[in-house]
Amino acid sequence: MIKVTIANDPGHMIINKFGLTLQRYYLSNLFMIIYQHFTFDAAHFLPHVPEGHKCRNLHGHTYHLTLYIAGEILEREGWILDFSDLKAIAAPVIGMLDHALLNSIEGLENPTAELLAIWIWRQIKPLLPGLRKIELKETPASGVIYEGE
Ligand SMILES: Nc1nc2c(c(=O)[nH]1)N=C([C@H](O)[C@H](O)COP(=O)(O)OP(=O)(O)OP(=O)(O)O)CN2
Ligand SMILES: [Zn+2]
Repeated sequence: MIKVTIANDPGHMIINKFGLTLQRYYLSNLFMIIYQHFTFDAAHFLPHVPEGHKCRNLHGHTYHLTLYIAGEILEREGWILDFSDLKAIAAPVIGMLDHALLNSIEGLENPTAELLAIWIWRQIKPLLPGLRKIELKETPASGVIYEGE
């Protein structure tokens, strides 16, 4: 049986695009994960790799980022979170990274995929409490999965 419950714990709060915290009804038996994929192009170099390592040189990647949001399906809307709201929440963060030199961003002086994933998590998690996992691909064949601290 599907039970309707009023969410009253912080994990089920939604911060909408206007920064308002909403308390919502949800279908308590229907837990799911939604995801949204983004790409951004950025330049970087890795200052701590050994002399002669190719990644010491300035170069660029088209990064592929996927955000996974866990939650229960809202009774009225029939979704966990509007994909449009998800995109709007992530857009300023993607905007900071797109066509940037990552090394020049505070906290990204050594922009490995691992440290970039942590940085992205710390930017987005406060805005999206349901954030469960991120995947960040630096090349078609390599990347990281981060599930938070
Ligand atoms: N664990 C990590 N290893 C490497 C990272 C990283 O962030 N975390 N980063 C790099 C470099 O950024 C490099 O640009 C990517 O390296 P690589 O996979 O070797 O890229 P290529 O596409 O050039 O690979 P080829 O197989 O040589 O074409 C390195 N390592
Ligand atoms: Zn690189």
